[in-house]
Order: sequence, then structure tokens, then C-alpha cells
Amino acid sequence: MGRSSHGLSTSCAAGGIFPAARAIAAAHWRIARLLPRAGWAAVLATASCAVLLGVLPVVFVLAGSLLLGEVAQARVDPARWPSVVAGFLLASAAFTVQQALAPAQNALSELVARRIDGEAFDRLIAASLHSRGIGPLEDQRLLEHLSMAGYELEQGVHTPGRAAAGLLHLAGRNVQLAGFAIVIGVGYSWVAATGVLVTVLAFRHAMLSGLRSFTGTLLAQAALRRESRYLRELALRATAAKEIRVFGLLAWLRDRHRRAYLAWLGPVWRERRRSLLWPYLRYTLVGLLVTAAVMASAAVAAARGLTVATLVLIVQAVLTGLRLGAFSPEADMQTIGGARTHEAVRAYERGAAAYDVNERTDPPDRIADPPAPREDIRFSEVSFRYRGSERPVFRDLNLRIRAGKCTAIVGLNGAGKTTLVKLLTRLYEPDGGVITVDGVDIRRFPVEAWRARISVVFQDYIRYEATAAENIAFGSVRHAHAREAVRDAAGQAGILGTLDALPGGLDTPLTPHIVDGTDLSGGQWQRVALARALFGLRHGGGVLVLDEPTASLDVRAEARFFDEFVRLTSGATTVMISHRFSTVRRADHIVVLENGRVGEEGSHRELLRRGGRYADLFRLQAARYTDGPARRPFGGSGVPT
Ligand SMILES: Nc1ncnc2c1ncn2[C@@H]1O[C@H](COP(=O)(O)OP(=O)(O)OP(=O)(O)O)[C@@H](O)[C@H]1O
Repeated sequence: MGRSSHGLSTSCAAGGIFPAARAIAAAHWRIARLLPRAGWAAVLATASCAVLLGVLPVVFVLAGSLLLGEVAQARVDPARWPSVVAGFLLASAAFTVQQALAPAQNALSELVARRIDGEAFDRLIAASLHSRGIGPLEDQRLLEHLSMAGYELEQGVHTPGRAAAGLLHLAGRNVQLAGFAIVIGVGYSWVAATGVLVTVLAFRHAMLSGLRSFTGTLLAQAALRRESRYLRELALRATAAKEIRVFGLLAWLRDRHRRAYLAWLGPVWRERRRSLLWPYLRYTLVGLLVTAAVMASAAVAAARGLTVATLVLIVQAVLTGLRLGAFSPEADMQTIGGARTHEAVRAYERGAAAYDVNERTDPPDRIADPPAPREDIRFSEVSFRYRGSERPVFRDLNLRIRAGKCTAIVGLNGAGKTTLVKLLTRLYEPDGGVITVDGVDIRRFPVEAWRARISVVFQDYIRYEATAAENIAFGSVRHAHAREAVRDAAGQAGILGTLDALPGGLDTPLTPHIVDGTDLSGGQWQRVALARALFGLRHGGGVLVLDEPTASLDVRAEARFFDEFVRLTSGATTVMISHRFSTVRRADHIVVLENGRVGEEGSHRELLRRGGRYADLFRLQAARYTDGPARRPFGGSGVPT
């Protein structure tokens, strides 16, 4: 049995008939085990409907032939008319109940599917949120499972729930098949019954194997499908609308989308022909031969005395029975595709859980409540490399962040500044070394408690589609009700006036996608993010981390922010990451990251005096803001200090 890069089995071709049948049976079994999640009452009701809907067509055919036979007899023997009426009533009842039950079964199947899919979505979200760090969400291998499962569950077609409902539907079809086989066996010949059964089962097996192989190809094409989806979204969403128009990317986008779409569809079409069309034609031919053989032998039997009613019964049972070998739109694609989605959910769950298990184990002597740092936070001999990446970001990094002071971290792009924050907030664990607060390993604190101590504005902070007040209160959700504190934080970040002036004040949704909602400018959003961090700091943060806090602020706003900043953060341990030297120079202590280590550190003046990397970078940036004299070699009178 082949295995794709997804770890999901994809092909039956290599293994022959029995392994393929075993794999399909195993997939069905895994799906069947999901049924209790829909609740036994719903499952039993749906299964009962399915079984009845399987039995009723058999009853209808039996009643119909009984009616036919009795009508013929009643012409010569009037005493048979009650039997005619009974046959008619039975056929009518079978037909009417079938019509009434079909919508009920659809509704119940929907209920079963939604319950199971709701639970699968819950599990996927739980696996995504419960993992301690963000490693699984940045691991390409696991992301494939996550995006495939998320996409299918959202589309709602190839889902575990639809697969489970499909299985119940198949149970009904199998009951029907058994019913017709019994009718043929009892009424005519067990050889003919076996012929019909074998033909239907062989046809179904070939079709399901083909479907399985086909969905395997779909999966193997997942990257291309994702690319064409991404390009479609690029064209249809507002996010890239500006650049696409200004850079004149429309033609490129259409062409690229067309090519990606065809590159995805080409193998899918080929596989559809290979695994679905040819087996379909082959088995249809076999089905026709079997039908012809049974019909011919029935005709011979009829000539030798088989009654017309029995002949009609057999013909109907054979034809309707053979029809059950056909594709079931309610079940087949769903059971095969849904089983794969279920496997993807499980694979992501396992992978995400393994991430936590594989992390270094926490020290046993736990401390429930991490204190705010009194001395310092230290990175000691810390090394770290992203999984799948060759290059370590940190190698034996030693770094001290003084408590109650502002430490600025600078470095070239990719030096590891944001990664440092990820390690500090335990979104990733170091491969070696230790991070301590006043000498205590931070792994001794519960992760949530430690994170509650840290208030962060990430470089790519989130613009939540929520009210302005909520956007700020997310800094400490436990204190979301503290309206005055929200206003204070907004005031401190210099955004209160703007928010008060919105139509709904602080209760205005900050999104243009909601009626009465609005959007803010980049700089205004940055102030909201700052307000969020200040709100968190006020409610027990103790440590404030700002990654590029003033990147979107205008020069005046930046200057004002820093005038206020010292007062607002007094007593807090602050880490500031910035490329703006006008921001960095105000820090108490500056650390330059270089080649995975601390290249140099000191105050702004000390570092300028040293004339090293920091002084170079500072001089380069200062020269961009001044005229000729500032371009003189550092140390000259024209350089700001
Ligand atoms: N999820 C990830 N997986 C693999 N490599 C990553 C990941 N995130 C970052 N890196 C790599 O780690 C290194 C450090 O990245 P980081 O984002 O910490 O740099 P930075 O100093 O914050 O950069 P910038 O100044 O551009 O924001 C870079 O080489 C980057 O390519």
C-alpha cells in the first residue's frame, strides 16, 4: 500500500484487490467508530430509517408482482379479488412510507453529520490552540494536515460526519441488496442470486478502490490546489487589491491562476479516467453479461412454466438489485473523502501533541505564581534552531535584561530579535541553555501564569474584528470589564480622542466588514495595540515587550510616545525591539544581536564611543536624516549623539 507525503495511504494499485478491500473496510470501521459521537438516539433513528428504506423497495416489488399475479387469477376466479386489494394496499403502503421516510432520513443524516463534524472541528481547534507553543502551526508537514482538514470541514462535503451518515445510508442499500438476493434465491435460483450479489459487490469494490485512488491523487495535489486557492483569494480580497492594481499585476495574476488551476486539474482528470472511468466501463460490461445470462435463463424457465408474476418479480429484483452496484451520491465520495479528512484531523492532533512531548521536560519543582522580576531576566547559553532549518538562530546566547529598566534589542533583519521574544514567551522552547527570572528557570512556572506576566506588542500584532474597547481589553481578558482602565490605556497610548470620536465610541467595531464598523489607519492601529499592552501591564504584566512599537507612528507621535513612555512604564521591565535609532537611543541598555549571540551591549553613549557595529548602524541611519556634514566619518562634530 502506497503512502503519500501526508502519511495517508493513497493507492490500492500496488497492493491488489485484497489490501485495497482491507483498507476500505478499515476506513469504514474508523468512520463507524465515530457514530456514537452523534448520540445513539440520532444514530438509531437514522439507521432505522435507512434499514426501512432498504426493505421497502423489496416489499414494493414483491407486492407489485403479487398484485399482477392475483389480477390475472381474479379474472377467472372472483374469490381472488381480496388478494388483489391486499397486494394493492401493500404496494401503496410501501411506496407511501418510502416517500415519507426519505426526507426524514435526510434530516436525520444531516443531524448525524453536523454533530460529528462539529466535534471534529472542535478537536482540530483544540489541537491547534492547546499546543503550548506555536511550533505545530509553523511546521509545514503538520500544516498540510491542518489546512486539508480545515478546508474540508469548512466545505462540508468530504467530512467525517458526512462519511458517517453515508455509512448508515450504505447499510440501507446493503439491506436492500440482501432482500433482492433472497427474493431471487427463493423465487427462482440461488445461483442467479449469487451471480447478482457477486456482480454488485465486485462493481462496488472496483468503484470504491478507484475513488480511493482518486482522492489520493487529489491529496497529492494539495499544494497546487492551495496555490490556486491562494491566487483566487488574492484576486478576490481587499488585502492585495492596492498592490495588484498599482503594480499592474492583474494579467500576471489571471495567468498564474489559470496555470496553477490547470496544473492541479490535469493529473486529477487523468486519474479520474484511469481509476473511475475504465473500471466503470469494464464492470458495466460484466454487469450487462450477468443480467443477460440471468434474463435468458429466466426466459427459458418461463417457457417451461414459470408464472408471469414470478418472471416479472425476478426481472425486477435482478435489475433493481444490479442497480445497487452503481455510485451512491449520498455515500461513496463522502465515506472515502471523509475518512481521509478524519485521518488528517488525527494526524494533526498526534503531531501537535508530539511537539509538546518532544519539548524538553519541565523541571519538577513547580512554582504556581511567577513573581515580577526584581533583579533580571537572563538567557544563559541559549541555543535555538527552527525545526527543518539548517541554521541555528542562537548559539550559546547570554543576555541580561535588567528588571525595572528598558532594554533595547537591535540587530540586522533576521538577527533573531523576534525569535528572542518567542523564546521569552515560551512560544518555542530553547534547544539548549536556560532562561531565568531572578535565577529561577521560567519552565518552573505554569506557561499561562508566566505569559500573564508578559505584555507584548508583536511586530505583526492582530487587528481583531471586535470593538475598540475589546481590542484593548484583550491585553488582560480577566479584567475586560474594567472600562475606566481601558479608557486610561487608550489615553496613555494617545488614541482615546480618536476612539471617542467614532460613531459608537469605544464600542465601535474596528472592522469595515460589520455594519456600523470602521477601520483605523496603520498608526492608529499601532496605538490601539500599544494600549492593549499597557492595559496588560497595568493588570499584572510586569514585563512589557514591544516589537517595533513606533514603526507606524509619525515623528511627533513617536517623540510624544517616548516622553510619556518613561512615566507609563516606570518600574516595569521593558524590552524594546526597534530599527529606529531615535527609539533605541532612549533605552537604558542596548543589546546588539549578531550571529546568534550578543555582539555588543551598553548605553547609547557607551556604544557610540566604542565605535563598533552599533555606532556604524547609528551613523548610517543618522546620515539619512541629515545633510552632508553628518556623512562625515563617525566622531566628527556633525553626528548626533
Ligand atoms: N517559523 C520559522 N521557521 C523557520 N525559520 C524562521 C521562522 N521564523 C523566523 N525564522 C528565521 O529565523 C531567523 C530569525 O528570525 P527573526 O524573525 O527572529 O529575526 P528578526 O531579527 O526579528 O528580523 P526582523 O528585523 O526582520 O524582524 C531568520 O533567519 C528567519 O528566517
